[in-house]
Amino acid sequence: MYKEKYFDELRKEFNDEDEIVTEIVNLEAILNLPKGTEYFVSDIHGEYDGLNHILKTGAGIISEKINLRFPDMDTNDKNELNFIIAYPKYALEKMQLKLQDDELITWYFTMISRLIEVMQYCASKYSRSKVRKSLPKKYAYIIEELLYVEGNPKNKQKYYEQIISKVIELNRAQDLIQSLARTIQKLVIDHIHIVGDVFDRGRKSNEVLELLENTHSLDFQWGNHDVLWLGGFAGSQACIATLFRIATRYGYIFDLERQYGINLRSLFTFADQHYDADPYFYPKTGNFTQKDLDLLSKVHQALIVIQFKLESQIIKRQPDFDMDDRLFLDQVQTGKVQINGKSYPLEHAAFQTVDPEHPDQLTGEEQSVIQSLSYSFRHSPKIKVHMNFVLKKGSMYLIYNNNLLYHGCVPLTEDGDFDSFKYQNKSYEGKDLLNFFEKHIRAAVNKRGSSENNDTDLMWYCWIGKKSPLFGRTAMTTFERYFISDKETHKEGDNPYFKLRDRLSTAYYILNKFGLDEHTSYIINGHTPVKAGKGESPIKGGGQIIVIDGGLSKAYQKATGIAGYTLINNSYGFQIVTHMPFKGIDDLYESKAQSTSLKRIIDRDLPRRNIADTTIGTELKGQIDDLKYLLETDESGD
Ligand SMILES: O=P(O)(O)OC[C@H]1O[C@](O)(COP(=O)(O)O)[C@@H](O)[C@@H]1O
Ligand SMILES: [Mn+2]
Repeated sequence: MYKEKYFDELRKEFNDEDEIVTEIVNLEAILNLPKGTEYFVSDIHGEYDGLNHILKTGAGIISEKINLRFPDMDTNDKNELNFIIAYPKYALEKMQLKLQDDELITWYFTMISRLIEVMQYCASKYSRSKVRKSLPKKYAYIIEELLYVEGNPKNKQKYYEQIISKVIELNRAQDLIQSLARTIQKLVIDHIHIVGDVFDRGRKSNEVLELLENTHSLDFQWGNHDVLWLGGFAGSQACIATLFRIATRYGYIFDLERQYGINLRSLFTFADQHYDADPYFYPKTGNFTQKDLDLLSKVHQALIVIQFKLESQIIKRQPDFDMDDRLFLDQVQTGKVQINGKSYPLEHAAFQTVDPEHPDQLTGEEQSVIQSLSYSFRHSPKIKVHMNFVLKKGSMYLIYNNNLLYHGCVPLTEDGDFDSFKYQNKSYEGKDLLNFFEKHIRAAVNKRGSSENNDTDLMWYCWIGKKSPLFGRTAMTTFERYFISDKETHKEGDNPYFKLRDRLSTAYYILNKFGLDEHTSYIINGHTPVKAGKGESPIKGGGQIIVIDGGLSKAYQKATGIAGYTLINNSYGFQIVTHMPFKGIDDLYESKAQSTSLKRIIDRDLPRRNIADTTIGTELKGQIDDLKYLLETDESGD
């Protein structure tokens, strides 16, 4: 019944049989084109500038295309072309200052011709209709004429030159150069996978979200930090306290106020009244006046205490979380805490709002502070748009083109079996565990309200719990890192997954259990910075697991030694991209660096993959079958 209705609707899209036949021919032709380029990036952590640069340069793909198209071109010219494609406006302004009018005209001519050639090269694997859709409307006709000039080469050259000269004469050269550059940027990456952790630590996650929202084709595997924000949006006060604490620690709480219209007044007034400024709690980054530094130190302490109180409440009402060993507030009055039978003195402790009788209860003022923050956050129109986007595009894991993508891990036991998480007398493991959390995350956001419930508690667990696939560590030692100087206590144990993922058998086991062919599929994993400086490789699991912590987070670049790895998958296979820290456009222009990215090819010798072998290909084949069915059952009788 439903199917018949669908076919009736489909039939209405075509005027006659010929149109259906044409569409089938088109779709079959598309199946035989090389598959589009997928790009994988994770752990962006609010670093808009770094991400924007990567996408503008097509993660190094553009410079590779230039090398292939112009093998004999001078290196400086190649660099110039690469730079113009990434930053056309900036490059044009520089050139206008540098060149005389007549030189400028020659330069425009050369650049437009070169850009068209690069574009031809990039567009060659797409259907004309797909290329047309990517062109800016106002220049679509001209660009198509230039891209597909036909006829005898001599006339062709003349026609071609004439179009470009006319564009220059009409003062449209700059505009056309910018349009060409942007179209090339769009063409080189067909689909983006965000393998988690867009939020926290960096100050521009709102700009990152806006950039992603304007990307033509994208999916998102949630990371622990993304679920922290989704949890806050769904009504978890513990998540709210934590994300604002992190914002204070990294010095961008004022940015959140400005970007999202968050009302910080009650938090600031409360913190100023109850805490003393302690330089230990100054933000790790940012330029502030002394007055602001002192204020932020107080705010930081207030949020830490509110966070721990709210977390203790969850731990007590959710015994299945098995986190009693994280209940420190019961002990703070003694000035010491016990960890694994050892006593540690507390330093920089400021627990004056903790009632010894009821250590996890918020004071009245703390309650209104967190309610006000939570209300502001949940009702910010921009937050709503961003969170709905993250929910809609995202999931706990994704199977795409026969690869398995997830941010953290699939929790394992020491023996390499799936470890289970028990909740309300039921056990979940492996794929079921990831599905279990996804169900509760969607439920929490969909029914979002002002109060906490099991779903929001489970979201908080996803952020911090030892069996959380997004976190995958034995404990988040935030308390120890703030208040205990002995670094031994700061260590966070990894789930056995992280050791076992060095083995091929682990990759095979997980891929198999997710219904994938272990020989041809890969696991793409984010979350843990790869310490390239110390020789760690992003390729694990006997070559079947690729760890691509984008490492964009500046705070972590010291540990990794680079700005991280991202990944490309084109019709020839996977290529790993190594990124150097992005120091801004001026630096790039001055240094004339070839590109900040290098590549290492993983499997060049595989046969070229066509769209027919992809997830989209499977959808297209389904469409072709439906159209064939229409032809077979055509009611018109002709
Ligand atoms: O260095 P910071 O920003 O204080 O955060 C450290 C905390 O962040 C975490 O690394 C989680 O964040 P990631 O998912 O980015 O690793 C915790 O394991 C750790 O306790
Ligand atoms: Mn993470």
